[in-house]
Amino acid sequence: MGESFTEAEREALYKAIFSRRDVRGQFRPDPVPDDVLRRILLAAHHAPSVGFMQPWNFIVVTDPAVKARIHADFAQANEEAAALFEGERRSLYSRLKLEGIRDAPVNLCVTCDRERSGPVVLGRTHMPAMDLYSCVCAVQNLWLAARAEGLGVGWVSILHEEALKGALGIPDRIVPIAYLCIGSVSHFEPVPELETKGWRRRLDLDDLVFRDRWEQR
Ligand SMILES: Cc1cc2c(cc1C)N(C[C@H](O)[C@H](O)[C@H](O)COP(=O)(O)O)c1[nH]c(=O)[nH]c(=O)c1N2
Repeated sequence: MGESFTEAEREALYKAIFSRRDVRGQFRPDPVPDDVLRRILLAAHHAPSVGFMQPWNFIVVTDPAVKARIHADFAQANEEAAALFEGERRSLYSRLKLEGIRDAPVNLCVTCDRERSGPVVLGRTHMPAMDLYSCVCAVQNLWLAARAEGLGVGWVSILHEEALKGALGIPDRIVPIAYLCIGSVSHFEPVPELETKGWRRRLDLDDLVFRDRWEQR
């Protein structure tokens, strides 16, 4: 592989980053080809990980019965979540579509095995959450690779962790990191849906960057 990117390659990378969306409502039913699924999983598997721990597993879910069970838990968790908002905010929340569990042909649970490489992990001793963050890096790699493959991905975290573990037979010591809905889509929205629907806007980058010290600009 060449060491530097051509201009076109660089542009392609930024295109994937800026046009990636969280997809909940635009899934098409056609199956994800095995070779494409394999490529995006391979992209996830090439994520950085603390101490090269590679603490992830990937549970590919296509069984409608399993999806239905997880969707039922979503419905319950989503009601609980809606109740935490008041008035206009609650009715806006209730109108948002926040999952594509049954619509997406593939669901994927990314998990973290915190004991994968023994009790002492290079780089994790003083910051123990680093293995969890490594799995999130894998999710992001997959999300960008999926975008380049023309596949939409939606992250669903409105779930009870124990219910998810029960539905997928995940052992106690394994932590579910992400539950993702994956499939081809009718289109990608140009901006996040939470922005279009008036929930929240993108912050100004300049307000978030400090120099040398917290809040110093
Ligand atoms: C860890 C985590 C967890 C969730 C999300 C994201 C992440 C990173 N997002 C998607 C989130 O709403 C979305 O990323 C932002 O609104 C920004 O939109 P784009 O991803 O740029 O389209 C998300 N979306 C949703 O509809 N239901 C959900 O449960 C979640 N959960």
